[in-house]
Amino acid sequence: MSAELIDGKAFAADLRKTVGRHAAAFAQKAGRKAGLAVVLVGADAASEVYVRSKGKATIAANMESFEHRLRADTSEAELIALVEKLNADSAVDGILVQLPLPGDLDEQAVIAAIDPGKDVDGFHVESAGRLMVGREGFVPCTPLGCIMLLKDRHGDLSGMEAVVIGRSNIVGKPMAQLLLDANATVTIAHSRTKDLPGVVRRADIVVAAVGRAEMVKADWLKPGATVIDVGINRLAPAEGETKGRLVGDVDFDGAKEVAGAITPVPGGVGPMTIAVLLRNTLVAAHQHEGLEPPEGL
Ligand SMILES: Nc1nc2c(c(=O)[nH]1)N[C@@H](CN(C=O)c1ccc(C(=O)N[C@@H](CCC(=O)O)C(=O)O)cc1)CN2
Ligand SMILES: [Mg+2]
Repeated sequence: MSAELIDGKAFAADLRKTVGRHAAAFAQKAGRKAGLAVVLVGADAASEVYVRSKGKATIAANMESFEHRLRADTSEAELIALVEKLNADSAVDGILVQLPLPGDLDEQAVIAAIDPGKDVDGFHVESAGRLMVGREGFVPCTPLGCIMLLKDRHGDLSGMEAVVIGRSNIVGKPMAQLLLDANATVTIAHSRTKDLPGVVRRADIVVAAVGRAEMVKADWLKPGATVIDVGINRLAPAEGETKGRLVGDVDFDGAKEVAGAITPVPGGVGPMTIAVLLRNTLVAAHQHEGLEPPEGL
């Protein structure tokens, strides 16, 4: 292996500790803990795991966790009514509706009901617009976690060639904007991109967020490139396994021989998502109390 491993799990653990310290100080000053409400609709197994992890991490970081579990057949009106109740609750600083939503529930309509001042996932159109025009607002947790890892490794990203593979509203588009804000030269590639390997080969920074297991191959990479793998894909179980292996969107075994640095899956980007969520929640809490958020958070 020639690539350095980017240890997102360790970075996330440090960030969570830092948030926890600042959250304790916040509770002292404000006379209450910062609060995060998480709404889970239905019983998707992966979502259950993430929601449980978020609750535990919130409590461990000296904040209050409010979990709301709704039946899979909950109507959009019922779900929006709950969001509105949480908007009005002064103990709640951040609101998160776990995605994907089951059935025909309209994710955009539900997210639009969240008070942008409590939109700690950064999924509201107002948050997306603020990011786009360079105004303060909440940035989606996964791409913000990725840019933290990149800045930690490179310091200045100015003038670097970055290719983001994937154009989702949650990862690809905000990721590209954050790289642009850091003065990288950014290309967004996607399923219709012609000569994707050729495009990726130009990149000093590759962010893979397509949701296709091990799609990005070693010979697509410029030697020494930094590879951020956002994918979390469960392979079919091999013989003798009960659960398939978890892999990213990058063929890790090949890529690690060519890349300069790479995030593993698991233990790379994934843990950053929850750490940044706590960070965003604490920032929201400071804003709600008219306090300046801690520097450097
Ligand atoms: N409302 C939201 N919904 C979803 C988000 C989100 O940010 N907000 N992101 C994903 C799921 N997600 C958090 O919700 C999430 C995904 C993965 C991880 C993580 O730490 N993964 C581990 C591996 C976990 C495993 O073993 O299965 C890793 O990569 O190391 C955390 C959070 C979709 N929905
Ligand atoms: Mg759906």
